[in-house]
Amino acid sequence: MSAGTGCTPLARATDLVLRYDGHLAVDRSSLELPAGQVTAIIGPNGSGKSTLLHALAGLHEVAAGRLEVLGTSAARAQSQIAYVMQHVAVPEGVPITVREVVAMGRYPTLGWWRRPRREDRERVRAALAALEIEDLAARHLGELSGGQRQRVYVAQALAQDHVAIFLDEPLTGLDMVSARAIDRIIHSEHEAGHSVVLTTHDLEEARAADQVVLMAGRVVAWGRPEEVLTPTHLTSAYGLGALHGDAQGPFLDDPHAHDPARDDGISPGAPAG
Ligand SMILES: Nc1ncnc2c1ncn2[C@@H]1O[C@H](COP(=O)(O)OP(=O)(O)OP(=O)(O)O)[C@@H](O)[C@H]1O
Repeated sequence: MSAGTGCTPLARATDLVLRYDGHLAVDRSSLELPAGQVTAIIGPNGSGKSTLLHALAGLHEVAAGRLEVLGTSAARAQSQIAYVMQHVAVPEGVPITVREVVAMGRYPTLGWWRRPRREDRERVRAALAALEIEDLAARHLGELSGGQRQRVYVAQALAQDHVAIFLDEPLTGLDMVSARAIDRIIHSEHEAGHSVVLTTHDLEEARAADQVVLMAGRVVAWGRPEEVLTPTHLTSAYGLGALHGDAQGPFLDDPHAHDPARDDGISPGAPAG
């Protein structure tokens, strides 16, 4: 069986609450995400997508409720997760090359002297090749465009030992070529049996995922796309504007959308209450 699959879910949350100091970011939410699948977290701006992803990556403290990742606490699971953040904190002013940034993905497995072994160099080479950025390897990170940098950060994540990869809005603002390169990685990670969790504003991207989590300050619904992306749930998350296509996309004008008359509003994965 490939890594990341099996009975242990990728994540299980029970009445999870996430805060920033006094500010409530995600209200009581429960969900279960199977391992080895692609999960898309979708919702309006400020709905808690990045905060939830951060918490799943063990980088945001749980204010209340329970959160288990890969059968343990999110903090303990952290070393098995490669995380590509929306705003990466790699210092862009210092003259660090693309190869060095990607090689940082190997740091957790290197010894005290951080001397790369042949296997480490091979992993860096393979990650550069997978994102088709070998020609950028000697360039300084600070000289690259936003889309090129995004590919570098995904390559860094790939170079890391991991069973799950988390991507915060990986395709936002990318041209077709960069978007396709990252899309290919999502598929190859899935094929390798790794869990992929990404945040997105794109309904089509969410529909293409195995699992969807719909957010609006809490988890509105979770489960398979056809159970979650219903007119009832989308209206609940985005407001009535979604009906007329003036939210973040003409969701309900989609001929493939469910017939509201057949939608009881209760997804198998919809949280109770
Ligand atoms: N560093 C922070 N300090 C305080 N509040 C924050 C911080 N980051 C996010 N928030 C708040 O937490 C809530 C959830 O934000 P979050 O960034 O998770 O939403 P999001 O769905 O990812 O948004 P977007 O689609 O705009 O990226 C929002 O109300 C936001 O204002």
